Amino acid sequence: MAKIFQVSARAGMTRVVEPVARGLLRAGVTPNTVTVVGTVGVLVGALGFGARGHLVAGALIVTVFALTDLLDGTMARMSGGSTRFGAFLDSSMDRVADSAVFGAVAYWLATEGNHAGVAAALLCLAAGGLVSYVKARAEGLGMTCNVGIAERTERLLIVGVGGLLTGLGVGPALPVALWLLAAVSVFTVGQRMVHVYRQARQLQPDGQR
Ligand SMILES: CCCCCCCC/C=C\CCCCCCCC(=O)OC[C@H](COP(=O)(O)O[C@@H]1[C@H](O)[C@H](OP(=O)(O)O)[C@@H](O)[C@H](O)[C@H]1O)OC(=O)CCCCCCC/C=C\CCCCCCCC
Ligand SMILES: Nc1ccn([C@@H]2O[C@H](COP(=O)(O)O)[C@@H](O)[C@H]2O)c(=O)n1
Ligand SMILES: [Mg+2]
Ligand SMILES: [Mg+2]
Repeated sequence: MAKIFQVSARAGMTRVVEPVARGLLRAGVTPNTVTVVGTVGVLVGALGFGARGHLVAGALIVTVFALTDLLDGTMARMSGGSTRFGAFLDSSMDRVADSAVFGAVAYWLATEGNHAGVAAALLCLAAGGLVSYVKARAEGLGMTCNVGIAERTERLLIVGVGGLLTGLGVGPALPVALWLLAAVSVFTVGQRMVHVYRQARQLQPDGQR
């Protein structure tokens, strides 16, 4: 389900992303520059605006710069191929950006005295990091791990909608979104562990389980 959403959302964005990617390449901008600038933009939106309670501005700025994550890979492919360092940089910067988003939300909820909300945000931070780590470790061991109901896009969308609604006056939306996200993130960690366990069993010779 999550995959179907991602694939169709991505296909819908292609018409916008490809001309922008072509223009940036023509202007001499590299994919790695887009990766870094996109991350800096998310940091500004999350830490500069979200953490200070400007939730609508924060969510909108984070959304714009998070979407540049679709641009860098497209540019890399258009300019004759992705690079190993580019793939490493892209994934690493995703973790920086995600940490800033959930750190900012936790900080703001702390200033509001919403301790339960802080706990939910920290759970999202830890579980979201684990979701990505499990995949990276599996891939490092030669397996695949492209499964799970709450991959990065879904996680950002859930916190984004929650942040936007709370910023627009629906007070409990963000804490509710965070508890929901914490639950689906923990579930996703489980899905990925099971997926890797099954692959590892198939790859391992009998008697070495
Ligand atoms: C303002 C909020 C209201 C909501 C409005 C939503 C508007 C958004 C408009 C449209 C949504 C379009 C969705 C785009 C769909 C993109 C689909 C896609 O293919 O995504 C994947 C892509 C690239 O991923 P990568 O392969 O480069 O990254 C991998 C990923 O990081 C893996 O992580 P894992 O899933 O395992 O955890 C890694 O494992 C892997 O290594 C790595 O390669 O894209 C993205 O990730 C782009 C996501 C863009 C989604 C933007 C939505 C942002 C919405 C709200 C954010 C607001 C945050 C709010 C902050 C609040 C502050 C107070
Ligand atoms: N600076 C970059 C960024 C990405 N890549 C390659 O693109 C893949 C990710 O594509 P997205 O469209 O999802 O961003 C990534 O795995 C790399 O192969 C790159 O080469 N340089
Ligand atoms: Mg990218
Ligand atoms: Mg990225």
